[in-house]
Amino acid sequence: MTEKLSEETRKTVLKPLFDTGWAMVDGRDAIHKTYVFDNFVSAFGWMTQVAIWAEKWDHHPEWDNIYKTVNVTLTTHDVDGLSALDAKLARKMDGLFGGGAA
Ligand SMILES: C[C@H](O)[C@H](O)[C@H]1CNC2=NC(N)=NC(=O)C2=N1
Repeated sequence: MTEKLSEETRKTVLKPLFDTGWAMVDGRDAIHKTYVFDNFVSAFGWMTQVAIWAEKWDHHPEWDNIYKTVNVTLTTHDVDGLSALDAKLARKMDGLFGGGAA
């Protein structure tokens, strides 16, 4: 059963993500990051890769894409807040991001 991250766990799990550009969303127990790619095809290709992992892990992002920019928000709807799955997917997203214009 997925659980909300405890205050203690957040200190270790979220810190590395904040170091790579993730930030808490005002008013939500969620994290957000904007990825900027070299072009639309790179952005969409990255989204496609992420989508496969999201489906495999049954954990899906809230995201939008405008041309070469992808805005991502992660939270776990089932627990109405951040869980380990959000950190896991965020790490995967960062790992798949080869570095664009961002
Ligand atoms: C039925 C399905 O397993 C659930 O709705 C999954 C799907 N993907 C999900 N994604 C996210 N971000 N949070 C969830 O709670 C969630 N739940």
